[in-house]
Amino acid sequence: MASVSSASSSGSDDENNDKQAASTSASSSNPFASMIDTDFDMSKVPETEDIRIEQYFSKEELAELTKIEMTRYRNMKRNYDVMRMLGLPGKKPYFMEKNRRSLVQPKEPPTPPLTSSESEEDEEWTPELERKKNQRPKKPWFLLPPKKPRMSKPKPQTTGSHPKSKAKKKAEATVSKAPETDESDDEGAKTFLGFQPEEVAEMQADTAASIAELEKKMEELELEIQQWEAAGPQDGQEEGSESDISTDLEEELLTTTLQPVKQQELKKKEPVEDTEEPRKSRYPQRNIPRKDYKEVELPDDDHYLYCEDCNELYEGDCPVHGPLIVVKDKEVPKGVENRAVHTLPDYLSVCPSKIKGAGDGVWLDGKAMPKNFVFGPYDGKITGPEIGMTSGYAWQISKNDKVKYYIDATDITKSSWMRYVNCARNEEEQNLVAFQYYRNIYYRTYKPIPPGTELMVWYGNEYAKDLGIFEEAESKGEEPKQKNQSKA
Ligand SMILES: C[S@@+](CC[C@H](N)C(=O)[O-])C[C@H]1O[C@@H](n2cnc3c(N)ncnc32)[C@H](O)[C@@H]1O
Repeated sequence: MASVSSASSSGSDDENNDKQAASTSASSSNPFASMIDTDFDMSKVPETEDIRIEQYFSKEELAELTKIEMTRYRNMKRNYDVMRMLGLPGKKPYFMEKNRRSLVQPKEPPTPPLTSSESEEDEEWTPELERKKNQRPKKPWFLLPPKKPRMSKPKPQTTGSHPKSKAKKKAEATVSKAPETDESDDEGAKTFLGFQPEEVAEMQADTAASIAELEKKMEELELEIQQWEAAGPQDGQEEGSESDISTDLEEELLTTTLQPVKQQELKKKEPVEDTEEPRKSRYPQRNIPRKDYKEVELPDDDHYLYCEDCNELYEGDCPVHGPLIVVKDKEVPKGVENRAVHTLPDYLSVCPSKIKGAGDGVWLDGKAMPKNFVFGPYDGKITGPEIGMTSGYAWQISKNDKVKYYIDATDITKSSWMRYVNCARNEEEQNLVAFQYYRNIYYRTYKPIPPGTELMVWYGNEYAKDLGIFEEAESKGEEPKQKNQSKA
């Protein structure tokens, strides 16, 4: 699938030539062979059951750990050790941190249940009530509910923002939720349509390195965010205020959106007529507090990977179902004409979508693709809400439940192929799930995808409503169903 760069290779020219030769011959049978570090000796890595983790836990914590949890922690430590043996920067699992908080809830006398007259709705706030609330058991840190990222889309509105109701959030969560483990799905995962189990095993051997690369990307992104934040209020807005003007930058980016894509294979885009009145800000900027990058980074909720087979989030790879396989983009310098299309991994192409009027889309040709393959990160420019909420190509990046900024892929010289992935009209059509990991957006195959299929992700309910996909279903309180089928 991915033609992968050898950015991580090191050593003499001869060694590199040998590696290249080995990887070239291997790649005839396995397109991911070039991702594999042939020098890494897995026999040096102790088996999971031989990994000692007891030293990281207190007696009380050890007493509470189940066998499965112990195995999970051993696997996390093993993954981390592998990263270090590879000389790659890896994030230390939280349980290994010296000053982490205890995983055991302090044993308090049981709080008497609230009587109906004490219910939260009726009772006025008192320090005593607050204390009682705080005593209620919290979720363990390793079992956070998955969050769904959301793509931003202009919405006609006059005032204020659109806080989402709980019902809407719930509906959104169900749209791209993986089906419960059923036999057919499991079968798909085992046979890995189009790939031999050995091929997949080889791909997985490289995952530690791939995840480390993602983390490197994350560091680069953090740097970009710092620069962006240091530049002060963006998009012609005062922080926390509503802006009345759109900046030159916004104009420039919006104009870029309207230009035809310059690539022979692509269907020429119809220039879109901008009928809107002077682009006044319809979106008040959130009052985003400046972040001091020296302050201690608290455990964040996008440092987890979701395993849909376990329906759990893990800090690192799922110890039971194994790592996600990262399909890397082709490396293309930013600024190159039509970069977005040039970054396409092998076996993917940008062609007119099967959805009438949707423009281009991304298609999988040649080979089927198993589930749990990861694409990304979604490449683009970091922007504020003014651009992020109008471009139609921006994903929101949240931190601690607040939108921090947007990654906007309007500019085809600075973004990647992922900008061309269209929004699924129903769950059957959806084959990718978007997720936020270390402040980046990735797409994961959530079921095996046969060749000749258009890749489709769920953009989020608000955007889907704008596309006319979600309204009918939402009004019935259901997941979106196929509304109007159109074939290419
Ligand atoms: C991130 S872009 C996707 C790539 C886009 N098709 C292109 O050619 O550049 C999002 C835009 O694609 C179109 N789009 C995506 N999914 C769609 C859908 N299910 N139905 C109609 N239009 C869709 C909408 O115009 C949307 O604003």
